[in-house]
Amino acid sequence: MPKIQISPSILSADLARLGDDVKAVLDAGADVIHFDVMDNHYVPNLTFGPAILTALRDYGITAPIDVHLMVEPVDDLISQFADAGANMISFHPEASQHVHRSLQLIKQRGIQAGLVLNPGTPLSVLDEVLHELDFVLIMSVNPGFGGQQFIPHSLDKIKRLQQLINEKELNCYICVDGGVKTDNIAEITAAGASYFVAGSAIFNADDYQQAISTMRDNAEQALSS
Ligand SMILES: O=C(CO)[C@H](O)[C@H](O)COP(=O)(O)O
Repeated sequence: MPKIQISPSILSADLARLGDDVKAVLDAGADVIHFDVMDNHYVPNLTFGPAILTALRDYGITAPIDVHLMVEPVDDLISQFADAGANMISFHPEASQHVHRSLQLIKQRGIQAGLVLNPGTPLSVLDEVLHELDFVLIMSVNPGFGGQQFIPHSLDKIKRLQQLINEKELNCYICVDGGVKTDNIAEITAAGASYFVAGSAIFNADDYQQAISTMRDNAEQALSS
């Protein structure tokens, strides 16, 4: 049975007290911190650079950090985020001229490598590189903003990806990002995902611990049924 992982997206954190809010979600049971990097070029929003990741490490955050690059180009920032202490790095295939080379840059640093598929990006972009990936991140909203609605067609895409991974007997796990909530995580798990990025559902909750444990319980129930 795959391990369920809950990864709060700092896009929805209280940015004026980011270090404390990250500590709070980790204390509440989060497995990984999802770090959204936006460049106002690949996506129409601007967020965090490697200096912020370094600041979190210096503040005592030792938990795994999952860097989602919504930038173009990617290679230079892969090296900078590797230096800053990322544990997972993913990027969008449209944003790299040489996808295989960019993946090698991540893997050479001993970091888990993933590709991110937008709602409009077909699974066929994975054909020649799926065997190189530790994970695939399925965007279930268009990237750029937190608080959007889950796109239902994503469920079918996750199922088809899981089938592909099974057919090829790969260890690659499926992550989902966008509109993940306590009331839809079970069906997303049943489709094949085991890693859940959630921003507003966690950081906007009154009780982080309750939000995370409800998500985990609902996902684990779906796995065992
Ligand atoms: O990558 C993202 C947007 O590009 C965010 O991680 C994502 O949308 C999470 O926010 P929410 O859970 O509120 O939908």
